[in-house]
Amino acid sequence: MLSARNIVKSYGDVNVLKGVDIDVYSGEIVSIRGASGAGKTTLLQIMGTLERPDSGSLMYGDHKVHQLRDKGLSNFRNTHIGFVFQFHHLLPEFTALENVCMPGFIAGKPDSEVRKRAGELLKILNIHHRIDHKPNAMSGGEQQRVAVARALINQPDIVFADEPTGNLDSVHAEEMHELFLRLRNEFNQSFVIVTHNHELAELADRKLEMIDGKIIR
Ligand SMILES: Nc1ncnc2c1ncn2[C@@H]1O[C@H](COP(=O)(O)OP(=O)(O)OP(=O)(O)O)[C@@H](O)[C@H]1O
Repeated sequence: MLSARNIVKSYGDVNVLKGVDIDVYSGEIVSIRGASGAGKTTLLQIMGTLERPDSGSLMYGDHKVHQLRDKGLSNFRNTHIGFVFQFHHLLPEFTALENVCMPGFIAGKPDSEVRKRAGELLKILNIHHRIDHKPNAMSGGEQQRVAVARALINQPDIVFADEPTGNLDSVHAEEMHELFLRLRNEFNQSFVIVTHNHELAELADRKLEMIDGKIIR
């Protein structure tokens, strides 16, 4: 599904990624652990096409994503990739439903189709009773589930999650773990998750560790 080869990235004279190879297969959860500054977020952002590598290749199936120009890249990102961050980044002035719909509208999908799928996702994620609530009227765990629904609206190939439970208490973090597993089991959804959370890292199908700009296992 995703194949990255020899990814190199520097910021100024800091060599953050020193030739990373990584593959992600359909329907698997991959976790990435490592010390602060090892380059995890940078790698996630490059795999998610939010950043460009200095060199190396990034393929999604047959798509040579590293060759796309800015417009093509943002179109690709919007339709193939989902993101969940530590802080949910929901838009405060919009309801849960509207937040979930947003990437679908941006992708130019028909309104009714997007709203229908958003409603279904909110049901699956057990948050349907909050459909008309704005983010500040929901708990942290609820907001993060809305953020997961938003990440899934365009049926992405892969969801990239950067410390998705970093801002949650242990009960809500546990709920989030179960949710990732359920989405993998029922919908064959692939996830790449950067996390310091031991339990979350352990439930992955493949557990990778980064040290100093390289994946060591
Ligand atoms: N936009 C940027 N400009 C300059 N330096 C950056 C930038 N982004 C990251 N870095 C540097 O790259 C290195 C790796 O950062 P990165 O965020 O990828 O690490 P990380 O493993 O995710 O760390 P953490 O666990 O603390 O989030 C750090 O030294 C960081 O300061």
